[in-house]
Amino acid sequence: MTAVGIDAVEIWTGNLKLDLPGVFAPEKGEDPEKYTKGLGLNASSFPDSYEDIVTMGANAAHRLMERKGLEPDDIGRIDVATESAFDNSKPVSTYIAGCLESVFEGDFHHANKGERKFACIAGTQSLDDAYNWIRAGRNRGRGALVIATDTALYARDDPGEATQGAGAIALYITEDPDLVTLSTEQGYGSADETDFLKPNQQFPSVDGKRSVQVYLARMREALVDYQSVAGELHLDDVRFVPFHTPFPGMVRKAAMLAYRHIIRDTAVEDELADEIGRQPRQEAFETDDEFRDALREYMDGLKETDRYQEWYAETIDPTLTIAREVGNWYTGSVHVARISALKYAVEQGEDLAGQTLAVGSYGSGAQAEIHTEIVQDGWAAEIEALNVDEQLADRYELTWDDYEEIHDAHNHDMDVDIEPMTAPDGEFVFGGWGRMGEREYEYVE
Ligand SMILES: CC(=O)CC(=O)SCCNC(=O)CCNC(=O)[C@H](O)C(C)(C)COP(=O)(O)OP(=O)(O)OC[C@H]1O[C@@H](n2cnc3c(N)ncnc32)[C@H](O)[C@@H]1OP(=O)(O)O
Repeated sequence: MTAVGIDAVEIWTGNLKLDLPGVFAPEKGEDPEKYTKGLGLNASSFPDSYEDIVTMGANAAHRLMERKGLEPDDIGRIDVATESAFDNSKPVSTYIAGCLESVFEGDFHHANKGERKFACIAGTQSLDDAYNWIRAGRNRGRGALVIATDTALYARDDPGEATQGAGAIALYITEDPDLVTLSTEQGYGSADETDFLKPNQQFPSVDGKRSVQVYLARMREALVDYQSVAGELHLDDVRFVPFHTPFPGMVRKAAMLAYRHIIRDTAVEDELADEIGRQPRQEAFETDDEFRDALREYMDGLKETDRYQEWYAETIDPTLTIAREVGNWYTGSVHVARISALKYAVEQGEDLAGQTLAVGSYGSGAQAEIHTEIVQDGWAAEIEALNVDEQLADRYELTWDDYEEIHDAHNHDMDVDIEPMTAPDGEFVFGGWGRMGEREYEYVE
């Protein structure tokens, strides 16, 4: 069976940066450590006034196509995943294809284009669609472009304002890929939940605390479901676990849950028993509350063990380095986590070829998905070609006044026009409105 997976990846951050402990926390009267230690965030990336989901997605795709020497004729499918769409009919992928056609020879008239929506998990679902299209033999030798692009903005003074972000990921999906192949096995945890939604509104309605619990519950179901088709996951068999990362503190909770689940009834649980006891089993307790208290106590102990801390430092922490600097990119977030982990491995001089990643995606509303990926021989060259450090360093640092201004400028209910804070350089920009209310774009050299 032909292996299918991600051949190349590119990343594009919004051009602005909000320092959370330094600028945001003091204005909110909060302890900066809520951000650095609690949520695990140093900064959020923001779009400048000429940036939106189309420009960021097109810029990521443009970089990817140029770097891989791709032409429109090589690409048979363009899917965009976003939860920040501005049109209920015309998909963002058509706008992005239009941008790309203005800088490449040829066109995308032959390409099937679409838009995927299921909160943050839509990026992974688009990856699935591309995988299935190729495995079904419908691709005529062409690859699929998957773009996850979002402006994760919340209403001013909403608790979610702490976890904003903006950026895009472009993925090129092919047979015999250079980066990773995807497992056919997948696990799902999916339920009708009301934790985070945008019923015809720009900024989300969020029950933040509940959304954290729903994330954990669905991720646990997805893990159980994955193991039911792929067999037990063993700690030693998985090198990195990139999770959907709305903020790194969320992943701290998800990782602990996954670790506890995976070590149950294994030699690891036995070896830790002298130090922290065995995991509580529901049947040993008369009430749910007693069981939950015992579980909490076990987790508190587990978190302090050297064994858990070493696993976390090696397997999870490397997936969080970019998220700490950019915040939540919704559909792109789990793909940012994958890049972070692979980038860490390049920096450590580690040879990852043949190693396994277990990828945990999540979307509010709610659904989690887990699959595994095998790192391919060409991975290091692909990751070394990224310029993410340069992009992060080049962002303009917002003052508090700038932040208020740019948030208003992106608020669809406000009519605020501001001067850009950065000068576009070799990128697509929003150029204004067309006669039917469509957005127009141009490429700035
Ligand atoms: C949105 C998606 O992308 C989909 C999802 O994943 S849903 C799951 C995630 N949900 C979201 O991202 C929703 C949007 N965000 C929010 O609603 C909120 O920002 C939030 C719920 C994440 C945080 O809410 P908050 O009330 O502002 O923060 P709060 O809970 O007080 O503090 C956050 C953490 O910092 C810790 N903290 C607070 N002050 C601290 C300090 N001075 N020092 C150290 N830690 C501190 C808190 O203890 C807490 O950690 P724990 O959860 O481990 O206890």
